[in-house]
Amino acid sequence: MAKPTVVLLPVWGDGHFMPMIEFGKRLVRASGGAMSVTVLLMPAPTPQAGSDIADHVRREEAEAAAAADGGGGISFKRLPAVEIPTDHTGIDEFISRVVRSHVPHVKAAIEGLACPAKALVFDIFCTPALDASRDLAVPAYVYFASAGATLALFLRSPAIDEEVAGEFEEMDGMLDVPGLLPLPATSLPDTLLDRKMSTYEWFVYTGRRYMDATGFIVNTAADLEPSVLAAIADGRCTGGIPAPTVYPIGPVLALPSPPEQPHECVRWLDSHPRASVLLLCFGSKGVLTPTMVTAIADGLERSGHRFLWVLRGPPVDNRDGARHPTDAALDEMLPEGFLERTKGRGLVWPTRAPQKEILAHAATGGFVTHCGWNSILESLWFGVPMLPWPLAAEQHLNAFALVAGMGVAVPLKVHRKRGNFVEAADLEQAVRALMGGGEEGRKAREKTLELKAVCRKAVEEGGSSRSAFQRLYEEIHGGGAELSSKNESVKADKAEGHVKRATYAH
Ligand SMILES: COc1cc(-c2[o+]c3cc(O)cc([O-])c3cc2O[C@@H]2O[C@H](CO)[C@H](O)[C@H](O)[C@H]2O)cc(OC)c1O
Ligand SMILES: O=c1ccn([C@@H]2O[C@H](COP(=O)(O)OP(=O)(O)O)[C@@H](O)[C@H]2O)c(=O)[nH]1
Repeated sequence: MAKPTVVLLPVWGDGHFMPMIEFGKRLVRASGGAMSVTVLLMPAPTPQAGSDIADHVRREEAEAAAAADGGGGISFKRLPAVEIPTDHTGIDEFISRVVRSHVPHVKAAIEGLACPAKALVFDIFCTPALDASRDLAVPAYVYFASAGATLALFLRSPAIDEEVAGEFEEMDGMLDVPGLLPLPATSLPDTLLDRKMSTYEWFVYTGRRYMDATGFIVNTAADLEPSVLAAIADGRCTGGIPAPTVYPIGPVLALPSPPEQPHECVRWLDSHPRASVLLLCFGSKGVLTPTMVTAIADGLERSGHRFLWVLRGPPVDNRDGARHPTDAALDEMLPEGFLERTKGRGLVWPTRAPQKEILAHAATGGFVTHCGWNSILESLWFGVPMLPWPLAAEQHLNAFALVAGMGVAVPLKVHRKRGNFVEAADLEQAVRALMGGGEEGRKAREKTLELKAVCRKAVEEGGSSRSAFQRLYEEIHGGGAELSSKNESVKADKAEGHVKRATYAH
């Protein structure tokens, strides 16, 4: 009989696709080849996203083909194209509409598999795929590539929606998300800031539908976010109703061995003292406005510190609501004379850089990050304290957790109402605080080293993430997973109709 398979449904985007593939590879390894992984590929919506995914898939297929067992572990199945929405209000609505159109294809693909599907694991945007899992009676897990804090907010959002009248930004006081410090509305994801937008409805709908999942596989570690994970487990984020089990299995980081010939950025770092260089990198979609670029250049120049700045050019393809950067024309983007004046102590890199290798380098001593969760985990993994400059999505919430919760970052004043602008003087001051040897930077560095140890311990033999992964694997492999609808009666009894049936137009 064909070996059973776990079906993955990732979305495109670096911070989403690769962590999920990495998780799939771990499942295959854990099963010793007794289980396979089938990745369902939704066609990417833009040529750039398409070519990124095609590159990843080619690499994985080549690796699988070269494997000793002939590569039966991980395979990719392409789903048919669907109509791409052009009238969406942003990336979250765009993705959820695309996924909704794919539900019949997901169902048909699972039904057409030559081997039994043990579980369906889907991205945070793929909630509509819960319908396919229910119809086919296959347990469904959410692969949550962001922080436990964001998961708590999703789960709490249906109740907050009822508790707070008017826009969150206009309310007095803070929001209560159990397990987190009182949360200012200014730290909420963009999606929640305008109730009139359909993306707001999407967020609350998602939070509600998550209760129908079998479990959450979260790229975090139990000791990295202990209080929020405990609050979810105790049902405190869901009004006393038990939430699906959380499996904190992280940090899941793809850490390939460094290339034989080090990247130019890494070679440049070789010539600088230990912990002296500040990295600035804004993720795979980080695009800065011309005024931001000028402010950064001024702030860095005035700070006098060493820096490696990954600066990308304006996007060309915006069809999916995300902003995919291009290679930067540095002479056109930077203030005149900046490169000459900072020569020797600064490098501006105009295209994608090997962020993990840079963070791993001893010369890197600080990181101005857009607060994508993968970047945060990578920074902690290599023990590099941060300056948070959130730009979109849930990044403001991550920034809040970094500064107020974990203490691994020095705050940076980001003007959210001015398009996340930072004044040059504020950047200069924050860079000095982080890199200049003062008390604030020292504390953040010390705390970062503590959490570096926590991250590494979690994934060691016997560590909490290893154990969580093992429990998850046994549940999936042993067939002990509850179907998503199995909890329904308990939830309905407890909620006495409080949990509304989820309906959402997209
Ligand atoms: C897949 O492509 C994109 C995803 C996001 C995005 O949007 C988003 C919106 C929310 O209301 C809540 C979220 O949690 C959320 C998350 C999210 O993806 C996260 O992206 C972060 C960086 O942007 C980081 O990588 C996290 O790890 C992801 O989980 C947004 C986006 O463009 C702005 C995308 O293209
Ligand atoms: O120039 C770059 C920009 C990004 N990344 C990697 O892309 C991922 C970005 O994920 P994150 O969640 O931080 O943010 P997103 O790109 O999804 O906004 C991380 O693994 C980074 O190391 C990289 O290697 N080089």
